Amino acid sequence: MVLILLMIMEGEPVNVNEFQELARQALPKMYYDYYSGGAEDQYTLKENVEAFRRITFRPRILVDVSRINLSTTVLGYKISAPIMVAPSAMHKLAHPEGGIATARAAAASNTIMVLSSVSSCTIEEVASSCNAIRFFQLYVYKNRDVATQLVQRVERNGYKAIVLTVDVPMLGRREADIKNK
Ligand SMILES: Cc1cc2nc3c(=O)[nH]c(=O)nc-3n(C[C@H](O)[C@H](O)[C@H](O)COP(=O)(O)O)c2cc1C
Repeated sequence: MVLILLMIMEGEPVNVNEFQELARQALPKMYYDYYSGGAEDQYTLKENVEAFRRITFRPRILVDVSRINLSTTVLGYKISAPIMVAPSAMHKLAHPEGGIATARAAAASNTIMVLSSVSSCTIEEVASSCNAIRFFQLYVYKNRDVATQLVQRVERNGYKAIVLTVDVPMLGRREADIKNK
């Protein structure tokens, strides 16, 4: 499906907006709305985009650019550039390989895969599918035993850090998802 759409676009997508358009065409509306939508009137979603637009690069001229190195470290782990895969839920809605494929892409890009607590692939599947440096995003559920067991599983499977979510006392009211139910 994606290959056909690439041909329609006459050439490979060259930026995130073009990838988003391909996703809109390829995915069932319900899944596209889930991935692309935000909560309530989506002010925060828009502001996230605007905030990045306000950041501009300061040009530095007449400097040696023959050796450019964007690599950095996160908690002591070296990555190729200051970009990581943020935790996001249920990648299998978009592709049968789900988070396993995402983790492989992270490994190929020499960056860190942060696996979501609500991934559609298990902690073990993602761990055994590639050698990406892996962190695990944790929601602390009311039943603390669930969190304990998750932490034990991620430790056993070589995940290097817990990305602790502290700002979701309740889920956002996502209006598109309510309509698509
Ligand atoms: C479809 C979708 C699913 C997400 N699922 C999770 C999740 O399971 N756990 C989590 O901690 N954050 C989740 N997030 C939040 C992202 O990790 C990220 O913090 C958020 O999208 C803000 O970054 P952005 O402005 O680059 O999109 C999700 C975001 C999206 C768009």
